[in-house]
Amino acid sequence: MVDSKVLEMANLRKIYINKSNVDAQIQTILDTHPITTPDVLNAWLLKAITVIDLTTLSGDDTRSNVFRLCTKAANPLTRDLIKQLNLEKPVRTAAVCVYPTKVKDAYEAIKLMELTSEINIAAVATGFPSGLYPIETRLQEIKYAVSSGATEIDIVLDRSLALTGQWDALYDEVKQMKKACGKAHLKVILGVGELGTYENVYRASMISMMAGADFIKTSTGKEAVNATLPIGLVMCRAIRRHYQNTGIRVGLKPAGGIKTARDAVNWLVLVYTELGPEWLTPKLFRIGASSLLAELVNNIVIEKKESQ
Ligand SMILES: O=C[C@H](O)COP(=O)(O)O
Repeated sequence: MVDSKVLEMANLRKIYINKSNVDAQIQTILDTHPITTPDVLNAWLLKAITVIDLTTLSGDDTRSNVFRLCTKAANPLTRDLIKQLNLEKPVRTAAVCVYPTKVKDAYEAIKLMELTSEINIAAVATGFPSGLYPIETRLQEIKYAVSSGATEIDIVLDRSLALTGQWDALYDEVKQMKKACGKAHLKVILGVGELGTYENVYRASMISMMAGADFIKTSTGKEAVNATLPIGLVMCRAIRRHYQNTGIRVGLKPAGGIKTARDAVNWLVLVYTELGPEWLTPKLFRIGASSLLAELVNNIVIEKKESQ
């Protein structure tokens, strides 16, 4: 019997993507959902807040700033704003995202607030951000982060394997990483800014999903080029193709350089248009960002009620 993975790999080597065509489609997609009223804008902004992986990945991260991050993730809106918006249930970010050695701090902070069932803890792992470390230590990192309390692992692909066409080796590595995650969800960071071509982005997306990724993520936030909408479109098409092939829905996580309310809404519109409303939940869509949250909150519009 012919192995379907072998066939898919062979097809992937042959694909061609018309870059100018992809770039040109973005504006058309964004035009499909204009923001017409403050209520519509608020709905997009609140949705964006609930899908954030609130991130701190700095060399000077400490226990106290991880605690502050978790507090922000749990209560991003002021009491006043919650009242004015008439919200029935609390709004929280989907997860916090930290380095492996900071997972324990995040876990303690979230446990203290009794929110372990509401806020996920993601850890970047596997030699973040380059991925250029021995596979043994990369697997150990995953296990360490999971045993410290991480519920999601954001691994980085070894881009050198992609750039030299070693797709089978890349597949094998991701498979091993998936296994090391155990019950934790696996997010695969492609490092799109270092993959060279749209074709490589598509191939890396497909191979990561075939190897068991629960999410594919654009970037580490440390590359020169991070999350761009045309690359996002290529990844959405790969996710759609994988769903058609297998019936499995894989999530998308743009990350890196997403800083404005406009950026966030554009990503939501892209995913809504390309993958459908069922993808716009924290289960299937996240935005990885360190400085976006305050922008989203500040852009929520409160309309003044006319006095009777
Ligand atoms: O995974 C998340 C990214 O590292 C965050 O990037 P950012 O600091 O540009 O928002």
